[in-house]
Amino acid sequence: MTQKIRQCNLSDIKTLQEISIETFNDTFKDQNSPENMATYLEKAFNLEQLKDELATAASQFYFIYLNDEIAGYLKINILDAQSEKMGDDSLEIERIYIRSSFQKHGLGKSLYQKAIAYANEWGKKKIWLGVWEKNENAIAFYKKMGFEQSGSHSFYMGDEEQIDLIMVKSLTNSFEG
Ligand SMILES: CC(=O)SCCNC(=O)CCNC(=O)[C@H](O)C(C)(C)COP(=O)(O)OP(=O)(O)OC[C@H]1O[C@@H](n2cnc3c(N)ncnc32)[C@H](O)[C@@H]1OP(=O)(O)O
Repeated sequence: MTQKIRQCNLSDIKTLQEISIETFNDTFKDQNSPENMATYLEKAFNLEQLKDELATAASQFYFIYLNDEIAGYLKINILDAQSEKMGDDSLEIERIYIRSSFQKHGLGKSLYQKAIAYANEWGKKKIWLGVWEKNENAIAFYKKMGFEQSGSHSFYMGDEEQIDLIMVKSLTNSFEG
C-alpha cells in the first residue's frame, strides 16, 4: 500500500471539483435535504469558486493517493484566508475528505500530519478547524488527533442554520510529524 501526497494546482481543478462533490455528498446527503445539498454544492464547488481558492496564496490544496488512485484531499488556510479571524499565528484545516472506500486506512491521519508539518514549518502556534456538530465521525477523528473544542459558530447549509464546533490544538510544545 503506497501513499503519496501532492499539492494541487490549477490544472487539477476538474478532479478537485469531482472529489469535492463526491465526498461532500457521501458525507452529508443522509442528514440534509436534497435542496439544501444542491444549493451548497453549487455555491462551494463551482469552477469559478474553486479557481479563486486555488489562486489564493494563503490557501493550499493537496491530493492523497493510495496505490496511485486518488483517495482524498486536504485544504489548509493561513492569514486572511482562514474562515474565522483566528490570528496570524494559526493555521486552519478547512477540509480533510477521504473517499468512502479509502476511509480507516490511515489516510486522514496522513493529511492531518501534512497540515501539522506545514504549521510547524511556518512557525504557527495553533491549528484549528470547524466541524458540523452532527458529524460524529469527524469529531471523534479530530479528538483522536488531539483537538479540543474551544467554541462554535453558525453556518448555512442552503437555508438551514447549522452549528460548527471550533476545535483547536496548540502546537507550542508539539513537533510531531
Ligand atoms: C474540518 C473538516 O474537514 S470537517 C469534515 C471532515 N471530513 C468528513 O467528515 C468526510 C468524511 N470522513 C472522512 O473523510 C474520514 O473518515 C476522516 C477524515 C474523518 C478520517 O479519516 P480516515 O482516513 O478515515 O481516518 P484514519 O484511518 O486516518 O484514522 C486515524 C485515527 O483516527 C481514528 N478514527 C478515525 N475515525 C474514527 C471514528 N469515527 N471514531 C473513532 N476514531 C476514529 C482511527 O482509529 C485512527 O486511530 P489510530 O491513529 O489510533 O490508528
